[in-house]
Amino acid sequence: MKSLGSIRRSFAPWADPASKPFISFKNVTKKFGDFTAVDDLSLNIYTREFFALLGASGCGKSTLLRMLAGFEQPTSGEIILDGQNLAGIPPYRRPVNMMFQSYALFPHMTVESNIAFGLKQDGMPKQDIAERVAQMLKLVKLEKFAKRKPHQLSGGQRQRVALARSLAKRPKVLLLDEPLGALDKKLREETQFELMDLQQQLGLTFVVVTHDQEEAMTMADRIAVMSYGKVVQVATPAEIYEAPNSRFVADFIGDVNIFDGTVAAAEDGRVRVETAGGVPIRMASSEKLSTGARAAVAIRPEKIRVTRQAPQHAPLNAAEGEIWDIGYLGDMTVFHIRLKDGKVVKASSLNAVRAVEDPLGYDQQVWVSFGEDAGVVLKD
Ligand SMILES: Nc1ncnc2c1ncn2[C@@H]1O[C@H](COP(=O)(O)OP(=O)(O)OP(=O)(O)O)[C@@H](O)[C@H]1O
Repeated sequence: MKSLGSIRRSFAPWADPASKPFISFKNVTKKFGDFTAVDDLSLNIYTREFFALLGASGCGKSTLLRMLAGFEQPTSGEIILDGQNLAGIPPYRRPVNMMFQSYALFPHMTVESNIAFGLKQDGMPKQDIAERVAQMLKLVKLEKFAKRKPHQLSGGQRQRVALARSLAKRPKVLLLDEPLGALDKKLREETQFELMDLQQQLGLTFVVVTHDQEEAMTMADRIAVMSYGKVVQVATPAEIYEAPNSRFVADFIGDVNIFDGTVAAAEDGRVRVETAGGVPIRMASSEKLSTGARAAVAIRPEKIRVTRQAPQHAPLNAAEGEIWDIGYLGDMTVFHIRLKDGKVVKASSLNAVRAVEDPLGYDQQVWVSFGEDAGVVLKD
């Protein structure tokens, strides 16, 4: 998915004990009355990182961003940016800029005046403003639109003006609150890649708030998954997807099958789980689990095979069922398979070949199966 993947692959300052974080939240709590919006949260973000805060509505992600911008003060804890404690520093004196979902462009001003606005307020000399505005217009590819008013632009173009305006002051950190929320799906996807390119070119640190997991997965170097004011997991998109640290994260990101059960044996990096539905599962796992403990096995639909014949390893990591539902999505097909105990398992397969000679059909008896490294074992 990531076009810049090959360049970015070696970018992992968080994995290097020698690198110093650029932004640190240290035990930050924010209360509104007796309501705790952010709860004793600690988090490090590194220079040039594209960092995403992801979570359901109300989990506290915007509050966290607003505290970094200086629009809210933490009730307790510290926020450090580039070695400086931000306590008491007003928003306009912080080296951060925030871009809002609504873009907040001035409707009566042209594109170039919108971009120039903050620079004028800062008292930048006229000639320098003109140069900077031209540079910004070029960056967001809107040179031809300089004299237009916001209402004469498309949603995507307005979004780029807002971006140019937030970047004009050369903030060290750009904070983006649902930056692509107003765009339709296609434009949103294109703009995601534009944003990533811009961030790379300018070498900035981006912190983006989103509730759209695909957006976070596509753009971010790392994602913090939040729930009720706490960070549940911070990791790269691939780690979050392939190795969620909890049932919450597994469930929140993408589609997943969860098999609940009890640990029957755990040794040599493998765990055997007797599931409630009677499917015996053996899974590679580095988790420390004791026999008899409750556990859940999470397996993504694309890791589940659907076959007419029982696999050789059956009944281990395999179960018989019936095709209950078929969703044809063009690029892939999703099967819902009802196992004998009534549990419905989701399996997906890529439609890499155009015509299927003998496709699986409704009500057909099939086997679902998976390998020992297809999923993760989660402590309950
Ligand atoms: N000024 C305020 N006064 C009281 N409660 C607030 C205030 N600002 C936020 N909250 C509450 O704090 C919680 C977190 O809000 P926040 O805006 O950070 O959530 P969010 O994760 O960004 O959600 P969304 O995706 O809906 O914007 C919410 O329950 C919200 O109602």
